[in-house]
Amino acid sequence: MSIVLGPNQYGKAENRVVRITRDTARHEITDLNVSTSLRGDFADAHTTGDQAKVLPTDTQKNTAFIYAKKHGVASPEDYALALGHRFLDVTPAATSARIEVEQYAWDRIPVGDGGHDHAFVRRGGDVRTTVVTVGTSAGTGDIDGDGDGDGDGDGDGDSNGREAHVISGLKDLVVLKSTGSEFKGYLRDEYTTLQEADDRILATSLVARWRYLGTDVDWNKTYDSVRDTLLELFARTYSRALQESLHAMGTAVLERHPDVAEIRFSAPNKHHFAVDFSAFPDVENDGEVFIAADRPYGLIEASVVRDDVPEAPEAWLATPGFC
Ligand SMILES: O=c1[nH]c(=O)c2[nH]c(=O)[nH]c2[nH]1
Repeated sequence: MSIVLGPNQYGKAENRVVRITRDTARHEITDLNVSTSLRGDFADAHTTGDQAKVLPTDTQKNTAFIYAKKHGVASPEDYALALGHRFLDVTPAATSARIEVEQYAWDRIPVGDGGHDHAFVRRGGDVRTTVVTVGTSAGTGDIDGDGDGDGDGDGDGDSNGREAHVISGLKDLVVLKSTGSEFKGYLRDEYTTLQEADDRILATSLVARWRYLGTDVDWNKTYDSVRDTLLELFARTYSRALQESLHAMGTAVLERHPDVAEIRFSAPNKHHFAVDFSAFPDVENDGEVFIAADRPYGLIEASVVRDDVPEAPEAWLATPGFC
């Protein structure tokens, strides 16, 4: 028996990168939370203390900020891919780089024509996310099954022979339907007390992540389209369970987006219980007054996948929160 170093990675977490584009008097703001990690042959750093192969996390932080300036942030995906390639270029021991980006949206303060030029108000609500993993095909697999290990699906191989996985998504998308949802016909045992619901509130704070088949994607357009699809199907689907809503949402995303291989959901069922007014004979509750429960909550997690596309477990490494 011997004791050995197991899987490891290292990097700088949660660099808060704010990029202002100020080429004209009408500024743009891009507000990011960027986490970088390198994986590869870094055993010496742990076992002998030799740091010769280690690109410091401080350098990774500097690179995140320098790339915001030099490369720019056309989309979080494009920026993360550029960072991933950069880290592999300068770190020979690294076999893969994982770049996670969250993007917070800002709106122009609505004064004047089309909003203020350089004053913004942070938009509440959902956060756009991406997790990019760039590596050698040995480290990250052949994601599109075309045998060239570059992940763009054209089978011609990237000049640097690297594979790139892009998982985009959103979190904190809080949605609610005040009708059009039931939950009935479930398994019962001697501990079941839940009453069947013909007409209930359905609400969740959705986390969704979808994996692209390649990198030749219009990231911003596809993000908007997937988000719109999720909202549309949540609204339009008559729900017999949150599970059924998620399945309908995921199916529509894959039907409308051939470049999406799979989508995963984590959805807390934010229970809204009708308040019991039976102590007040003159007060009726006809599905009008609810208590929004905090905890516990049902946690429904599901994925919808194409069955003819190879799985990519390496794309999901270190991205917890899904079954
Ligand atoms: O949409 C639901 N799915 C469940 O699995 C479940 N279980 C439960 O108690 N309520 C609900 N609601």
